[in-house]
Amino acid sequence: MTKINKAACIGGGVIGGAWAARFALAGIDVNIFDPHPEAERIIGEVMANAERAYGMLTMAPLPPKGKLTFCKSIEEAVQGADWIQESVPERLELKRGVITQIDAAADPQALIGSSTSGLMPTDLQRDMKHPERMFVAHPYNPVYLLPLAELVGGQKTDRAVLEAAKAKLATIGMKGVIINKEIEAFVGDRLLEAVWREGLWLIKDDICDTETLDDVIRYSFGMRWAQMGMFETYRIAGGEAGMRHFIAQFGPCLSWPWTKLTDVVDLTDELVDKIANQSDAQSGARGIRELERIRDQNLVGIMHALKAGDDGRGWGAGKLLAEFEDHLWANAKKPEVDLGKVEPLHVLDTKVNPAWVDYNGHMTEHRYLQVFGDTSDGVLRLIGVDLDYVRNGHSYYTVETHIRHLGEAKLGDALYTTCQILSSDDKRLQFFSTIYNAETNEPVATAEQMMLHVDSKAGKAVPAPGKVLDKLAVLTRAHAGLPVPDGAGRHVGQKR
Ligand SMILES: NC(=O)C1=CN([C@@H]2O[C@H](COP(=O)(O)OP(=O)(O)OC[C@H]3O[C@@H](n4cnc5c(N)ncnc54)[C@H](O)[C@@H]3O)[C@@H](O)[C@H]2O)C=CC1
Ligand SMILES: C[N+](C)(C)CC(=O)CC(=O)[O-]
Repeated sequence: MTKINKAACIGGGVIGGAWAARFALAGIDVNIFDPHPEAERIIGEVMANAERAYGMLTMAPLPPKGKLTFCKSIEEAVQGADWIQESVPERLELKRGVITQIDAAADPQALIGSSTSGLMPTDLQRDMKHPERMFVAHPYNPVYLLPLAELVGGQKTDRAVLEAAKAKLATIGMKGVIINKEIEAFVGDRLLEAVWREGLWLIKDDICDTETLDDVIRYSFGMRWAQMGMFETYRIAGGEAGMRHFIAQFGPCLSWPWTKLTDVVDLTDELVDKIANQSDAQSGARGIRELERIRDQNLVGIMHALKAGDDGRGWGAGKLLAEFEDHLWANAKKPEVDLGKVEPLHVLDTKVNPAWVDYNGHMTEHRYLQVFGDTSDGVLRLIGVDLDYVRNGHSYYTVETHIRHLGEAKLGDALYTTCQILSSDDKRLQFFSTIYNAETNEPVATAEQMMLHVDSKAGKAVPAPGKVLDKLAVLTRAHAGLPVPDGAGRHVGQKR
């Protein structure tokens, strides 16, 4: 079976805690073992930030959150788990001992991933009884948002296990990339090590300070890397002649050289003080959790931008997010809705998350349209217009929207939406949606919208097929028995 049924996290620090959050938010129960006296508090704080981030990341229906259970031993934690993730400190002897202990206590079929940043899986699996199910699953911080895990097998790892791990990771929104051969630090950390090493030299040699160095990255190639990586970016940098021209022009620089990479910086107390002091001056005014929240919000923004990339088809991590959302919709409990019932449809339950709030301290304008858009998507799914339908070349497009703002939605407010069909024919669908405050049941906003059924390839309105129209007719007939909602048919500036 592809999905992960129960997970265990051995080590719950920066990485183990964020793995636990990733599993739990995908609906998987997680057992945690970490001897740190404050492990529960620390993981609770990571979990809170992760939930905040997911609130911004997606409107797709996340499954009910998995349960976190804090265990007293490795043996207790691995019971019943089919994915065990080791994330203890980066020391070979410690990790090998922990992995051997996991192996002895776990179900022999359970997969065992190590978060190691650079140790060889062959070294880690040396003393295991069932080494074939052990591999490196190297994630990136924050694990609950950054979707990559490098999957690296050791000499005794079964290749099929890596494929199985990749398939299971997809169900929690992650991209497992199988690395061909084991090598210390795999791919990502070899690249990061090179940049970090050079950065240390630049600081030591007083070429720049930490803030300048970070600015050089984040205002330039850092943004490029998020969307195209290195080689695709450099292909473009070669102009029309492409990669061959790029190499011809910049290849010789490799031997000039533009780097001190082959030398190891001596991390003297003086250099550590210098870096730490510059880092304090750069970022010390904010606490770690606050920095994490800023980072998370920015990452979510980048993923949203990438989801809209390639003319809406999605690009890189954004395309993966869209695929994960498809998976969430496909696995969500289908609402049992009686289309013939004479009452507005209850469509969506959501809440105002931090990214939706503007400088006035309440939900900002375009988020209303997002909530109304998600509401109309929900209605369309009920009449059979789902993602498969759209992929097959037809859809409904919104051609007119009138939103009225009736109340304020503040940070954290629980909201729900309803929708009433006003009229429909074979091409048109006119409806009236309302956002309510879930606590007071007061309306916060309404939207009257018109949609047209389209052939999306031809880009023109066409009649919807009978199977959609039949369901729509039931709904429209039922809603014809309802009073016309207050505000329907209004235009801007009209007197009440
Ligand atoms: N911090 C990072 O940016 C990344 C770290 N990693 C890797 O993840 C692993 C963990 O690193 P971090 O989370 O950063 O370290 P950390 O120091 O934040 O967390 C390690 C946790 O392991 C616990 N621990 C120690 N001995 C243990 C034992 N015997 N059994 C269970 N728990 C034990 C500690 O109490 C601590 O909470 C390392 O292998 C590291 O290379 C991977 C990707 C990124
Ligand atoms: C610094 N590090 C080696 C622990 C970094 C990683 O392993 C990956 C990351 O998240 O940058």
